[in-house]
Amino acid sequence: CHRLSSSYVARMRYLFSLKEDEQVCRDALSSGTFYLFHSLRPLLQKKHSGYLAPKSNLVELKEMLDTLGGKEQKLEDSVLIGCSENLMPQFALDLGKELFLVISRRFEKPALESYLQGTFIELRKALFLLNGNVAPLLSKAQALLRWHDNNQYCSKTGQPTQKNIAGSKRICNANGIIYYPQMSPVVITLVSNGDWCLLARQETFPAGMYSALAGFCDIGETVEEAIYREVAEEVGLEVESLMYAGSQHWPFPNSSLMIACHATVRQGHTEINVNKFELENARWFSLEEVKEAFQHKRIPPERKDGTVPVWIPPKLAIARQLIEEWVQRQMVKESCATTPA
Ligand SMILES: NC(=O)C1=CN([C@@H]2O[C@H](COP(=O)(O)OP(=O)(O)OC[C@H]3O[C@@H](n4cnc5c(N)ncnc54)[C@H](OP(=O)(O)O)[C@@H]3O)[C@@H](O)[C@H]2O)C=CC1
Ligand SMILES: [Mg+2]
Repeated sequence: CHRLSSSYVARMRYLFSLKEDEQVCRDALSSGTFYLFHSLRPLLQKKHSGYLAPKSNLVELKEMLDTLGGKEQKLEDSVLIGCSENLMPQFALDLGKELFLVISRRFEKPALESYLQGTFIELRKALFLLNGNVAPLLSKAQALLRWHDNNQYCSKTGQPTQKNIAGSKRICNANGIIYYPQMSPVVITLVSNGDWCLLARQETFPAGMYSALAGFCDIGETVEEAIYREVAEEVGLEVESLMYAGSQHWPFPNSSLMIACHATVRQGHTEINVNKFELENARWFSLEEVKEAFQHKRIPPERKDGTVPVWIPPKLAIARQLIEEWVQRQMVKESCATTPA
């Protein structure tokens, strides 16, 4: 076959074959690497340079199953999550599923952690401890493992579903319906009006945290329609223009696809009317206030009057990207305004 134009294309073609050809994927299990989870918590190891997510191979997993009394065919509970630059297939395996626990109490978290010399940590915490590109891979792995765990039965026939080797789908044994892992599309919008941007908070947010407006798309809705609706619903404003800014897989509480946009509203109609069923508060923030909010990392200490200073979600969240882009734009505007002609 002709040389594929790039190694990226070769990687994507190999990933495709892993998902579509059961034998190719079965063979890949013996050459691939495995990220381990326990009840959806990824395994992390603390090294002098910080935390890392260790990778196991099939031989090590088989040794572990022998030692702890698990059964080898459970390795087929693994799901394909990617393929490294050097074409190494990457899998994820949850050892905390009740199937393992029934086989051997030695698959309980503490026993496994001492055997594997690591700790199974809540994903939200783990993402703060890790850097680089392993965080999105672990988010994707957890989302896929959760999806399989929640879709053991066909929602039409009630019969058990079977995953394919790669875990890219589940099939109903009774009537052949194919289920594919789902993400819920969520629009996240930073509304700005000249020198002001609109930030909001829900009661459930940590004290002091403000973010951009977000909302799940309703079925059949376009991204644009969801943004118009969510902004009208949450703060009573009418969006006039939109600009796509990026997207992000967000695994909390389930798998969401965040679609981020900047928006402006109809001039002269900027009076916010907060929908108290959805939000605790929403208001316009000046550049100075946003820059001040950026100074705080996590929840800042309470002031004497009991209020908590405003802070913005960390870099992990695409809301931060939107707000930083707005700040950048404002600062360029300011520097142009002060630069003599
Ligand atoms: N990464 C980031 O930067 C940010 C991510 N987010 C995420 O975006 C998501 C949406 O934000 P949020 O403001 O809560 O959303 P919404 O404004 O849509 O309000 C949440 C409501 O949406 C409904 N809902 C819940 N799950 C779904 C679903 N899967 N499909 C359709 N509707 C659903 C529920 O309504 P009902 O009660 O009627 O069922 C829920 O009360 C959240 O999961 C949040 O974690 C939010 C802000 C920043
Ligand atoms: Mg919302």
